[in-house]
Amino acid sequence: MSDAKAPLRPKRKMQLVDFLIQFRWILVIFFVLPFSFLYYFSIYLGDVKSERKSYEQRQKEHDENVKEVVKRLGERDASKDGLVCTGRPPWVVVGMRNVDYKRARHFEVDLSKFRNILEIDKERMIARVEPLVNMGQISRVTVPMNLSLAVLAELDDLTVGGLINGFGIEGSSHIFGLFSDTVVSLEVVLADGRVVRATKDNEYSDLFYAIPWSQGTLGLLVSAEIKLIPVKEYVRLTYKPVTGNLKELAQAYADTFAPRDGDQDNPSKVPEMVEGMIYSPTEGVMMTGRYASKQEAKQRGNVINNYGWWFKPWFYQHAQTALKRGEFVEYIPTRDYYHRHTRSLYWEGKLILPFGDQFWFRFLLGWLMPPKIALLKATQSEAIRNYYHDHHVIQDLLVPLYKVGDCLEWVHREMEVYPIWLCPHRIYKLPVKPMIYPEPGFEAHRRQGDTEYAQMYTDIGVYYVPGAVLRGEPFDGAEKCRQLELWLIENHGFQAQYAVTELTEKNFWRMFDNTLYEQCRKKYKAIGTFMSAYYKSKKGRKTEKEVQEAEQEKAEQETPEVDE
Ligand SMILES: NC(=O)C1=CN([C@@H]2O[C@H](COP(=O)(O)OP(=O)(O)OC[C@H]3O[C@@H](n4cnc5c(N)ncnc54)[C@H](OP(=O)(O)O)[C@@H]3O)[C@@H](O)[C@H]2O)C=CC1
Ligand SMILES: C=C(/C=C/[C@@H](C)[C@H]1CC[C@H]2C3=CC=C4C[C@@H](O)CC[C@]4(C)[C@H]3CC[C@]12C)C(C)C
Repeated sequence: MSDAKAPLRPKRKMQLVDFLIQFRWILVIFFVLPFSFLYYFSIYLGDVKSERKSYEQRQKEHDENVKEVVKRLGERDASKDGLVCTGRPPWVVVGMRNVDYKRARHFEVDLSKFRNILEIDKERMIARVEPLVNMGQISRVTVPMNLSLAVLAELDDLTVGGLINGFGIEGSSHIFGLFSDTVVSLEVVLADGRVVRATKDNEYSDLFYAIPWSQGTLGLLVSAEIKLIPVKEYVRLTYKPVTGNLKELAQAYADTFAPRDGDQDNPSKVPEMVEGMIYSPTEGVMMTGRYASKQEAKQRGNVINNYGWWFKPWFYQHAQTALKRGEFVEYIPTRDYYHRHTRSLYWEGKLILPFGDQFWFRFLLGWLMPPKIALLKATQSEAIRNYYHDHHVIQDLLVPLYKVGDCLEWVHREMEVYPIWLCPHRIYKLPVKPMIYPEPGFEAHRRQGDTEYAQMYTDIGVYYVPGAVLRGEPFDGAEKCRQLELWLIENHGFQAQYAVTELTEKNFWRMFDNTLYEQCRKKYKAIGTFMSAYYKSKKGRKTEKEVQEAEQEKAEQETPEVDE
């Protein structure tokens, strides 16, 4: 249809919030960035202080702190205090939810002292860490030892506790699964004050499988043992441009890491890291990586990109150059590779600081980047917060690999958001059915990427301003989010819970399976002590009355059956 014949699209009236977004950079440059720097620096000093203590000392402090958690839980008077959650303030957490349950009546348990790496066991290849250890902190310690968490989520601020009780993913998840799949044991304080260690094959194995995605509603995690893998100093990264329609881009993406002959466990056919970026409905760049030694990286003719330098171009833009240059290869220091999206907050940094990607800014102030998410949230005002719900999209959609093309088409039609992030991950077939699980009978189809024991999924990361909003047209973020969630339910997909949800309780439990979760809620006496996972996800301010009603309703519906 020619432009002349195209129906006139209604325009949205400019509102005050549009100006707040447009000029947010002023607050960010003069306030958020300097304070972020100080904030990061103080955290760094804390990490250094922690690292100077011996493992024995850290363990001793850990044991004392666990006792305090137990004591604090014991102080709760169920008849008058609210339900329990961690003491992390709503603005500090990385996610996009309003976390309104922490603005209503609740009973806080302070876990802020749990920020130590308790042990790096090179023999067992395990890191034992406390829940507030973050990704930046752990990679700083392990990478110089040529070790890494098997799945190292890339934003520095993400915490072990949040990634286990929520979800975590990285470019190695097509091999190792989600962050929680790499966990070996969990030390949990239960509602009745018992401290238990749950593993996949001990008496608490049900709890072990129920905790991922439960959002801290089964118990308080006080430490975790997580699998380590050997790594090398560099990552040899190949950037491959692809063109075609969205289905063709999805197929090209699958072909980068899922051999068509089904040989998914063959390391010579499957790269160690994978990610895809879709820049438009017809263009994408697929990146595959392998660990490489310093010796290999420094060989003549190889290009080394020390990506950690503050003045380097933002990663998603650097990758995009492959569309013009053609396929290229470079060696990136391993830690720089892990945190490649941190400085630009994927591409969300572009909206917050429109000139943050410019050469002059990167050189002058790039070292102050990124603005700390906590400070962005603390200064964003209700209007900006609502803008991100109504006129913006920040969602991660976990969909079966063979449905990526369909999902991309849906997102294009309904949201038109670019770039889009693609990251494959396994969902394992387990002895029990946790909150997320593969499609029943997936093994029979032998689809690309699947094995007998796991179905290949993909995290489709949709972050940025939708096309309609960029053109000044109306966009109903809440309605689109609702439609997207229904699409996911119909297609056996899952939505990352750090994002805003419009799901009703019934639909929430259509998306996630609650059988094991509810069994554990009863068995471990979480009902009446911890909130429900849906209640934590539910959007909207929770008034005192609502909280009381929800508690009452739960207490009546789910009188704990003691299941010893
Ligand atoms: N690459 C990736 O994988 C990325 C992941 N994310 C998302 O960000 C979230 C992590 O953000 P982060 O700020 O670290 O975590 P949060 O503090 O937001 O925690 C997430 C949930 O886990 C619960 N939780 C956290 N620690 C504990 C604990 N020790 N015991 C019991 N429950 C706990 C919280 O409970 P409570 O509500 O009581 O505080 C909360 O419901 C993840 O859920 C993840 O999905 C975001 C970006 C990238
Ligand atoms: C889940 C993944 C990556 C997600 C990121 C793109 C988003 C995670 C948290 C997001 C943000 C949190 C809070 C913000 C404050 C607002 O005032 C501005 C936006 C933002 C900075 C927002 C930006 C996107 C996130 C960083 C993956 C990779 C699985």
